[in-house]
Amino acid sequence: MAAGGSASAQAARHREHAQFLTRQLREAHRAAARWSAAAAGERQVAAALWALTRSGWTLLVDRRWPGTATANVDMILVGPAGVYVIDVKNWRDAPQIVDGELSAAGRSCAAELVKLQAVTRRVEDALADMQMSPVAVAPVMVFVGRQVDERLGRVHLVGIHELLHAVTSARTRLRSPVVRAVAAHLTDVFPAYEAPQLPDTATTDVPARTPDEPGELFNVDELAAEQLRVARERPVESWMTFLHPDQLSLVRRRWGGPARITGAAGTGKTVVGLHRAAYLAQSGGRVLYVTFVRNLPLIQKHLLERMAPAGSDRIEFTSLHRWAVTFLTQRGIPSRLNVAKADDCFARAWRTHGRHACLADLEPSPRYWEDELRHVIKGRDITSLPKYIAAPRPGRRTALRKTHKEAVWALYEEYQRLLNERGVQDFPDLLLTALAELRRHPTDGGYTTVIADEVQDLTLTGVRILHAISGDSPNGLLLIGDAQQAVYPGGFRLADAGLNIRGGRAEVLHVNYRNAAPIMQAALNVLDGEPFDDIDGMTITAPPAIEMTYHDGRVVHSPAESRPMHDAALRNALHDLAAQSDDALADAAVLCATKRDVDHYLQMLRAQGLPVLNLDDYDGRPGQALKVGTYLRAKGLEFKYVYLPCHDRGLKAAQLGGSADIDRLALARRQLFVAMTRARDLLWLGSITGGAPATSMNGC
Ligand SMILES: Nc1ncnc2c1ncn2[C@@H]1O[C@H](COP(=O)(O)OP(=O)(O)OP(=O)(O)O)[C@@H](O)[C@H]1O
Repeated sequence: MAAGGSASAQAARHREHAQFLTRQLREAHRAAARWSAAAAGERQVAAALWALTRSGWTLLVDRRWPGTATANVDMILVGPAGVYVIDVKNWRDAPQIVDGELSAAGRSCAAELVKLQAVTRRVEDALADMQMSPVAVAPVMVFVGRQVDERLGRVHLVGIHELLHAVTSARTRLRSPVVRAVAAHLTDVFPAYEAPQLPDTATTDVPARTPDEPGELFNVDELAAEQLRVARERPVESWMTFLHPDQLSLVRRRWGGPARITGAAGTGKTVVGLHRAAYLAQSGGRVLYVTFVRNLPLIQKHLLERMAPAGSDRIEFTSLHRWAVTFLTQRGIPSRLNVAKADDCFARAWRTHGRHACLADLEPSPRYWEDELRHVIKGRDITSLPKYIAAPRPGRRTALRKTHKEAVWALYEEYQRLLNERGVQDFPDLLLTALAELRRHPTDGGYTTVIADEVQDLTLTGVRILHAISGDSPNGLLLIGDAQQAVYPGGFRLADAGLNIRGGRAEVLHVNYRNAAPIMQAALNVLDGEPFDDIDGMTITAPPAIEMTYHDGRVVHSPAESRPMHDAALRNALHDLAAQSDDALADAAVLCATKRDVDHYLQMLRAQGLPVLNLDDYDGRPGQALKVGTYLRAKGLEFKYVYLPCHDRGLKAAQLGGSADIDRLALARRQLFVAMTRARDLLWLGSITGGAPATSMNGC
């Protein structure tokens, strides 16, 4: 090396090092500016939220995220509306949402969202110790100095003003003792990172108890008892927040394939279904929530919107038939559904191919055979006589010999011929067309999860459709139902739909939260130990294992000698109820076995000046009217007070003296069971003891 060479090399190294240090210093300055901006931002948000602590809210500031060395949670706000996990952003550049991605000045900020979602899950885990549902936890990113009000998946992106508006306008979920217990628990789980630095202006708003002061220790049993008490008084949002540990584990469970939840009436199956739908939607999924009943989807939609507004737009509530019509329309296949013409086709087919065949000797009621065609043959997509002869008929016990099945098949073929001749379809055809189309061009419809409630009333074709949409993907399909509450004829077995749901993917709920014990007992008496076919292929003969949560309630029997006396007793009972409180009628329902009775009582009660609403028109929104509807329309619903005029009418009408009495009676019993188990506190059972025949409007 030349003389002086080493000195100049050293100088170069020093220069390089100096540049490196300068760069680092600049970086450190920038970071310091960022941190102090962030701290200033947090102080601003804390100051704004501090005011809430005067009205029952608790604010935890700068908490340590357990299990991490340095990570923190900016704020956790606990109050009547639930729990908010808050991440404060004091960015120089405005946040932008482009193609569903958060960015600022062209730089992706997706990692920030991921971190907030992760810490929210940690808060949910902590609250699961208290049996609190994740639907009560909301992640919020607050942008200081910005006006924002957007949602990215589950995360609410807001400015300070919008945050205040959101938390103060949300519905009440938690009463103050519960707020205190939740805040105390979170204080323990997320310890203070460093003492909160609040601006001077905020300190004047500090409540008598500081936000970090531990509240009274919670006791899960006491909390559960408090929630149960609140649940009985309503409103619905309260019981929508705390769940039984068995329910909560089902809400958050990751299933590797199709799963099912069963349980007797009132054991919280739908509650689990709705919470799970909300949880999966909030986690970024898209959920199809299906039932068989027409009015239930709207009611459940409104319930869910109140319970978990965030993510509710990612859940589609529909009846299976409505879904099928929409799906076929999208595929350019117009619906040819025409119920009246289809009924007429059956009546004509019966006249020529049923009435004089061996079928009428076995069972004279054409209705029974109509159900056989629609629910058994078409409902199970049986396509040939040999297949029909070989097929089991779950849900039906009337034994059919080969000659009967041949006669049924001839009736079926004639019925189909007439439908084709007229160019119309019945309900089962609609589902069969949708299934065929799904098989031709499969689609998941964009759904990550399909949840079917009241699944016992679907046909095999219906379940095949749902399975075709969801496939066997993890968390893809959840079937919820109770075969003992099947109110339509026929049935299916999961295995026939290619579903093998066992072990940890088949769960049973046991705790009944709805019915007073005497009401449940009266309902079980009606079933009289009647065996029923479960969708897993088993025939259940033992009564369901139900754990009742104690609460008062009663069954009132009201026998009368004549229809006028019976109806007068009902009117008196309802007037007494109306006199109890202004809104008692709003929590009551008159349920009938037939539409004709519904019309009769609607008319009668209107004439009495009572506010009434046909259950057909009920959408779940609170109102003052007394509901009147059929047993079938009341499926999945509940009321504090339930009145069943002529309650044994359906049972009597089922006994026609035909061979199919066994099936008819079983169905009538299950329908009555469903109607009775809609009652929480009072079940009024009207009956007529003497006089006119069962089918006359003069008698029950
Ligand atoms: N964890 C809970 N705590 C308190 N109440 C609850 C809980 N879960 C459910 N309930 C109550 O039980 C009632 C019945 O719940 P849900 O309608 O989900 O039952 P279900 O099993 O679907 O009933 P059914 O099969 O009879 O329609 C709810 O309205 C609610 O009042």
